[in-house]
This record gives sequence, C-alpha cells and structure tokens, in this order.
Amino acid sequence: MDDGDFSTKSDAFLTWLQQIGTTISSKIQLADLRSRHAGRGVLATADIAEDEELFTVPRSSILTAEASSLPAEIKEQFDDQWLSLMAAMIYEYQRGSDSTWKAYFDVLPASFNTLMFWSEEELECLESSAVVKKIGKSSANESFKAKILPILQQHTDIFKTTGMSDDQLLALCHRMGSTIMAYAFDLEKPGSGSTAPRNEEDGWEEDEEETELLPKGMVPLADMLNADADRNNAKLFYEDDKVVMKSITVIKAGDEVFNDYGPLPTADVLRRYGYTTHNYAKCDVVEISLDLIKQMAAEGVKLKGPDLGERTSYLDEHGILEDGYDISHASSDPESPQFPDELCILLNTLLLPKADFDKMKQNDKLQKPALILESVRLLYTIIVRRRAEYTFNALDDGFNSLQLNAAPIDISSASHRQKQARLVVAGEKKVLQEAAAALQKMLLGTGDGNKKRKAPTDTFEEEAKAVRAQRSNGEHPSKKTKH
Ligand SMILES: C[S@@+](CC[C@H](N)C(=O)[O-])C[C@H]1O[C@@H](n2cnc3c(N)ncnc32)[C@H](O)[C@@H]1O
Repeated sequence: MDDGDFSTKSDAFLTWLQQIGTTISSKIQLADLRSRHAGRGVLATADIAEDEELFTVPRSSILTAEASSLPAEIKEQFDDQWLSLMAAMIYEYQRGSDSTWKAYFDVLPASFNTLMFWSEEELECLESSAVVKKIGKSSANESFKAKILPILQQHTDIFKTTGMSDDQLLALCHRMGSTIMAYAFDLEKPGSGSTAPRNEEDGWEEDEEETELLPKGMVPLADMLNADADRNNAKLFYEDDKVVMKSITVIKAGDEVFNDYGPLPTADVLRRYGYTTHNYAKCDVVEISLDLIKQMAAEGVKLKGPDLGERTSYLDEHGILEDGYDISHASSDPESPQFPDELCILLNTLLLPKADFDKMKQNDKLQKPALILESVRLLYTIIVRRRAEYTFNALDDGFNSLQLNAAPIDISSASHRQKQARLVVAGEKKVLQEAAAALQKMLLGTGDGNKKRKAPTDTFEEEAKAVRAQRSNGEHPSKKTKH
C-alpha cells in the first residue's frame, strides 16, 4: 500500500469513527508505524496522566454476529462464537459500501504474517519449536470446509460470493479468522475491564474456559493499539452503552499507547499476531513431549511397556498426564514454576520402585512435586535430548550469549521471517540452558553433578551436540549419554 492510500484510509476511518459517535482525546493520534513493521498504532501527542480517558466507542458500532445485518436464519446455523463472527464479517465485508463497517474493513489487514501464512520452508526455520504443531492449518481448513463453505455456497446471493471458487472462499475464511485471532475482543459485561484482544488459546475453535461464554466482537479503534509484553499502559473498560479506553499509567508525549495481549511466549505472539519483540522472551517456554519423557524413561530407567502404561494411566486418571509439559524461565512466582508440578509428579512416579508405586496406587495417593534426585537426573537427560532437537551454529551462539531483552545481533541478511524464527529458537534454547543449569545445580548440591571445571552451560551444550551428532550418524544416542 502506498503512503497516500494508507493515510487516506486512516483519515476515512477517523471520519467514520466521528460519525458513529466515537470520542477521541486530543492527546492521542492514529499513527503510521510501518517503518517499525507495526502497521498502524496509537501515539500520545501530549503527556497523559494515569486513568485518563483516551477514547470511547459506542457499543452499537462494535462488529459482532448479533450487530451484523446477516439474516437471522443464517446466524442461527452457527453454534460457535468464532464461526458466527467469521460469517458475519464475511457478510459485512462482501457488502462493500453497503456495510456500516466499510471504512473499518479498509484499515483491517488483507494479509498476515502469522504462522498460518508461512511456507513450509519458512516454518522449518522454527526448528523443533512446539509452536509449529499448534498452527492448526489443516484443522482450520477442515472446519471451514465443513461448517462455513456450505453455507456461503448455499447463500451466494446473500454473501455475494457468486463465482468464487472453493479456494477463494477458503482464503476469505482465513482472512477473517486471522483478523479475529489478532483483533477481536471478548466483550465483557459492563463494569469490567479487559485487556483483549487475547481470546484464543490453541486453535481456531477452542476458547479459554473463562472467556467461552463472552461474545466476541471487533472494537474499532480499540484494536488499533499494538502491544509489547508488559509495556501496556492502557486498558479497555466496559460500560452499558460504550467501551472506554483509559490510560493505566502516565504516558509521555511521543510514547506509544499499548494494550496487553497477555503474557505470551514469543512463539505464540508470532503464531497469533505475526510479530516479535525481545520483550516477550521472559515468557518463553519449551514443550517437553510426553512421548520423549516416556522414551527416556524406557531407555534410562528401563521401565517396561506395561509398567510404564500402568503408571501413565494412573496419572491420567488423576489429571496429571498431558501431551506435553512447558518448562519456563526460573521465576519467583510459585504459580509459574520453572518445571511444572505435573511434570515433576510424573517423573517422580515413573521412578518409584514397583512396590512403592503399587502401595501409592492402593492408597489412591500422588507423589509430591518436589523432584527426587533420580528425577533430576532423568530430567537432565531429557533436556539434553530436547536441546539436541535444535541446531547448533554460530548464529545461535550469538543469540545465546545475549541477555534477555538485549538487541539482536546483526542478521540483516536474513529475511524478516527468518529473523523472527531465530528469535523464537534462540529464546527456547535459552530456556533449555537455564533448565539444564538449574538441574546441574541441584545435582551439584548432592555432590552428584558435573565434576568438570567447565561452565555448566558448556557441558550441557557439548552433551547435546554429541547426541545430535550421534543421531545424524545413525547411532542410538542413549548409548553415550553421560547422565
Ligand atoms: C490489534 S492489531 C493492532 C493494530 C495493527 N498494528 C494494525 O495496523 O492494524 C494487532 C496487530 O498489530 C501488530 N502489532 C501489535 N503489536 C505490535 C508490536 N509491538 N510490534 C509490531 N507489530 C505489532 C501485529 O501485526 C498484530 O497482529
């Protein structure tokens, strides 16, 4: 989009906002932040005090399934918040100038940088980050084909989709679905404050339990706010007939007004919103799959299949078993421990002598989450193996030596998406290194740890490198793993 077109659309959007009764403080402005890869955003043009009203938007102009003029008999065919909003958006978008929201659609994106739109080759740059499995492109396609396309095809006159191929309809679904994922709010009841847009957890159809019942809607202007981890300085409040964006801290003239998309790992910010900044690194996680844990328990502790199965079934009955466990950075918050309690309970249970496991089962008890020494050792070997699933190269070393929040090393020759992927991968390697260091410390405390004089991170990286080299030589890594 050339500059003229971009600013013409912004101006038309602002005029429309005025017409629908939006009030906007003279201390903010809608800005062109394309030079920062941030599209439009809102900037403070004067100092703003805490708790100042920045703008208000009438509830009647929020684009929801209910507010859309899509005929009721079609709305009724959708039993899901996401899909009904998608259908309403497709309908309103296709109406062009006949839609109340035309000027709004004109400032919403037509293309996205979210992972759904990355090529296979680009996704490979994310290496073994678990985020790749969370994109859900094929399940989204299936859902669109089964639940939306037939309705669009049946009512081509209403949706103005005559002559559009299945691929074009699917592309339209993806466009609206991706817009909802990155822009929609969970519309709370009057009297509450919300930090949306942050309404989706693991795919296109699933909602977080607490937001499941809240209607979803597109809130013009409120969704022009960008976010950057905990730099949020504004928040949306819900009143009876309007929503109000207010400052929640002092905002200096020239500063960007930020919303809060939630404490997301860099990988999820990229998956859902298509951007990265260094500030999400503190939320980075690495998923350790149950399959890897089971494999390592079978190899390292020689747990036989039936025994392993009995223990995992027992933990499943007690809600401890998951497909994967996220390890994070060390934190002083007991709510988000570096190694989740469920993972620790799983490991402790897998390592119990058979008689002790039988007794625990008889008493219908669970292990405590504090890692026993054998679990620390097993977890260390698992972390080594997980690290070996990522590459080792000079570029990583550059990233790895960085402090969180530091500026990236110069990789200006790489494409923007490659750089974004590197940031995700480097962040996840850092999580693994910290986890290894924490486990080594626990082992050292028992006199059982690394007795060499090298820095713990070096030995960890070397062990993982060796595992990766064995694997690429076709050898079985367990034969040479040290712990
Ligand atoms: C709710 S919209 C915010 C308005 C958006 N910038 C626009 O021009 O329409 C969310 C999208 O804004 C962009 N975004 C948000 N925060 C950003 C940031 N800190 N840096 C770069 N892009 C950001 C991403 O493209 C994201 O999907």
